[in-house]
Amino acid sequence: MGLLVDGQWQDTWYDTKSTGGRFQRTVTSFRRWVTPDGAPGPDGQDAVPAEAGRYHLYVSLACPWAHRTLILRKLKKLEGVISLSVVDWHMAEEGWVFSERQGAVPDSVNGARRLYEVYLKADPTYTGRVTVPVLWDKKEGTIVNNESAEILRMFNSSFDAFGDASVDVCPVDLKAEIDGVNGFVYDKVNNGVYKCGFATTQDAYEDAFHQLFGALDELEERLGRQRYLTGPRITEADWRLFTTLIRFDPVYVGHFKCNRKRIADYPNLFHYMLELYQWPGVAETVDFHHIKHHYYESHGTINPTGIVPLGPEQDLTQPHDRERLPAG
Ligand SMILES: N[C@@H](CCC(=O)N[C@@H](CS)C(=O)NCC(=O)O)C(=O)O
Repeated sequence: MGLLVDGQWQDTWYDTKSTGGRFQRTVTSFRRWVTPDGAPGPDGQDAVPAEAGRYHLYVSLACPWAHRTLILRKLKKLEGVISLSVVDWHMAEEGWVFSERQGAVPDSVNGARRLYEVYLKADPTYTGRVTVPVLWDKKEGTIVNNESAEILRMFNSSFDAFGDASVDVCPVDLKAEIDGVNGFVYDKVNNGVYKCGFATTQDAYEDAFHQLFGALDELEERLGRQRYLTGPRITEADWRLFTTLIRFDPVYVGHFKCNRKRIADYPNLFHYMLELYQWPGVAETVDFHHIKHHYYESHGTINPTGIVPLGPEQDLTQPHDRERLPAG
């Protein structure tokens, strides 16, 4: 685990001293956009045009943020359009690295051994964390964007000339509601589990813990009334919640001490998670070996022995009961 400072790699753990033991996620730095024709992005961002074969996605199968982009790439049938590299699950002194191990896919574009080399190609004096996902532009030889929320939006609407235009997980009429749900879920759940796990004071942990489970209680209640987070139609908001839910019982309950309840103890959240897991193509994007080994072996300050728990036993192919709620 480390970061780049003026282009130099430094092996350091997150600094929580200056924030009273609280984990704060840093702001992402590459924020250009891909649009269908290269016109500026939704907020006027500098953009490059969508083309088949031009872009490359770097992900980790362990990472919930990268996982969202992998799901959208799959749902939009962009696998032949946007090429892929998958880092090794073990993130150690050199950060994310490439390997030939099970599930990993080496860097066919830049031939990098470590992900930070890709960041340095884009900016030789880069200062900041070296995170996944990364969307790389092969034509300009640089990083377009490394913010998963934005990559999701680009995959949803910029590549329709090449992918499945009939899939739209962020329809205009639901966008305001999706953004609202995303804000809540991001702060309290997606990032909430990290705030629990990376807290270095009891107060910081307890705050995050109460907010996380308060939010899960609310989501449980909402999913008792409606099939998906924004109503009868599945949207981006659901896929963003899913990548945290699927990691919850195998990892966050134990490793991040998110243990008031398991997802399996929330009937609506659990069945909702099953439905999303069973959605065509999605199970193929879930790799529990990468997920479990990454967290338990990469965070030496949290789990110094590196022992990876064998449980829980879970059957994610069992029937779900979500057909009882209207969809469409
Ligand atoms: N805001 C980023 C966050 C991505 C992120 O934090 N990824 C983690 C993996 S789960 C990472 O690469 N961490 C490496 C580090 O912080 O050094 C996004 O959503 O794209």
